[in-house]
Amino acid sequence: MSSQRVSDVRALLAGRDVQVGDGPYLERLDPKRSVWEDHLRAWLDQLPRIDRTGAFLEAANACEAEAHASSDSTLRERLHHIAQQMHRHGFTDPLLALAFAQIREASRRTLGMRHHDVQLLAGRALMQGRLAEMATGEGKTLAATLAAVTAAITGAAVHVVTVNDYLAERDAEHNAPLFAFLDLSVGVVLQDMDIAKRRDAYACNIAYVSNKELTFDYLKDCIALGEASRTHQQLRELAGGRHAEAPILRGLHIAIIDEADSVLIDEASTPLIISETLPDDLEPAIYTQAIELARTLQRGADFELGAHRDIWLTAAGKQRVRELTSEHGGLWRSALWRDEFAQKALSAVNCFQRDQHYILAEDKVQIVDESTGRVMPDRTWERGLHQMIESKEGCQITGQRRTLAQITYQRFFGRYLHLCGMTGTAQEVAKEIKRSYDLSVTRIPTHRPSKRKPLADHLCRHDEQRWIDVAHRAAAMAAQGRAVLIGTRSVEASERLSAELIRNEVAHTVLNARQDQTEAETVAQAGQAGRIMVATNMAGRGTDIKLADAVREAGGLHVILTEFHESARVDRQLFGRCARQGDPGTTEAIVNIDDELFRRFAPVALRWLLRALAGKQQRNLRRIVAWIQNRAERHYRKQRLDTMRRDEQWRRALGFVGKTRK
Ligand SMILES: Nc1ncnc2c1ncn2[C@@H]1O[C@H](COP(=O)(O)OP(=O)(O)OP(=O)(O)O)[C@@H](O)[C@H]1O
Repeated sequence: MSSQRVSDVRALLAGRDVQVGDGPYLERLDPKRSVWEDHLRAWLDQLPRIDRTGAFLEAANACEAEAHASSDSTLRERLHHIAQQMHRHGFTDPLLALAFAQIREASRRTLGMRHHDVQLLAGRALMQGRLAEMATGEGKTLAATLAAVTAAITGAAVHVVTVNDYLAERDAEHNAPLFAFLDLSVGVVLQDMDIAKRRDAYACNIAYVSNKELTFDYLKDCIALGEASRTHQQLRELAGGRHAEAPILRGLHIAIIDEADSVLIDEASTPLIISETLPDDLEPAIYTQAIELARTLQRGADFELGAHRDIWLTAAGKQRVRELTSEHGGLWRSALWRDEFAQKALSAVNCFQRDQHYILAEDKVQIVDESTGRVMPDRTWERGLHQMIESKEGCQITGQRRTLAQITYQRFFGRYLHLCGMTGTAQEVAKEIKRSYDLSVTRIPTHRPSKRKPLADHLCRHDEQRWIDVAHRAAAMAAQGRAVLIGTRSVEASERLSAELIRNEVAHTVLNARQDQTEAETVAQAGQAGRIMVATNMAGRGTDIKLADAVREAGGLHVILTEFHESARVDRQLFGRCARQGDPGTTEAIVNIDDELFRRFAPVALRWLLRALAGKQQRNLRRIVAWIQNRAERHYRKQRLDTMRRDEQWRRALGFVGKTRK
């Protein structure tokens, strides 16, 4: 944590107001800052620090016996006293060790779980404002309680941020007895809650919330505060008017981000936008005409489709569009509009597929977030694309949307006084996280050595073959008394595989954006002997499959990956569902040579090599894939940097025309 942030947190703990700005974020964006400087900082960051972890653990363990012998009320009183010391001295090692010993004991009494030493190290890293890299299944949920309680007893508003509502609710419920024991209130913010309930949840000492809900609530506050400026409110109050409603959040003090690489990196490539629907002044017929037109255009002759979903009309294509729309009149007469409509319609038809990028629910187009596999009900695509897709699917056309407020995660999380996080997969993005959020990564050792065993992978020549092989393999594993988890990349793929399993009369359950109501129940059953669960990325992160003893003895959970992702981290998260907390488990990939990753990011020569390797068991496939994923990760990193730069340009431009940007 920078010295500025340390003093900010101290000031906060002492009850003083602190100025919250954009932190070092803008400085880090400075284009003049050289790449070498970044490398140097990252290198310096990795230099072995004076290792005080041993002494820290010794101190915490030394206090354990005393904590164990103390009454419930003594534990509480001691924590209260430690909080007062922290107000004066900050989160120093001796105070943290003492606090953690009490929390560990409280957890043992209430949850029946004693924090492992490595979890104490993770808690310490969090309180130092760092990102703790703990392998999957090592118990981040419990480790986070150390930091959450320590921060909360000092009076700070603690936000434990997770990637979705299911995890927010699950973790809050799981840890609630511990917080209640320590007289700390806990709230959870969920998508369908109204403003009053949200405000109540944030008013608690500790609030569990997904990154999206949290950021949108912050934007809502920004809009409300912008509309009723402080002086305006004061004038109203003096005139005896109604008090303006209190903000939803009670401050951006401390955020503990679980699955931090997903939140801070993967989801950071698009800004979060709050918008309002405008009455669409375009005739719905225009969208229908554009979609009809797009369906008649030929790829190669009329338009080109790039590797990264970019689409453009050729000269011949523009001419053809002109001819085909000559009788439509209206906006079709303008070359600019005509090409814009055609291009949007081509994207809608060729780049966005139902059950992959979106689903139809209640006759509405609902976007599916590929990295989490979940529906994003209130999200829409921008600049007419959403309406084009609605028209393509024969849904009612909704109005276009106008942006009211927007923010990137880089800017939002940069506003916290104390930011920290946890993840199982940070290595590849450690430099980027340091650069964008000033967070350094601390690697935490595992509690017990991992027993995860990768089996040989299989590269199929055809899509059809992949599903046949996966179904056979899953059935064979289930017959051995193992539990099987199969990860697919889209709703469509999960249903395609489910059909194959049904054809083979293999019992299984499906978890995807269309069948998400029974998520907790499905996951709870998934660790039983002979169970097969087919899931999208919904089961990729955070999901904890509890194994039956018989399954553990038969070899644990077997994970089958059916398509590699662009990000190796997402694959590792899926594999990380097995072999947790010292359990056994195996992983394997059964993929197709025409998968998106290979098509988009493998050079031609490598695709030839893959073709030659297809059809046989592969021991080295994951190495080749790692190289391709590295290329993909570079591409997306560049995209994220562009987003940050554009966001900054937009902010400056609005400042220039006299508007304030939230
Ligand atoms: N100290 C502990 N003692 C006993 N069990 C524990 C302890 N810590 C965690 N566990 C158990 O380990 C399992 C994994 O925990 P958890 O889901 O929090 O791991 P995780 O690190 O968050 O995993 P992922 O990276 O997949 O999100 C859970 O069943 C949890 O109850």
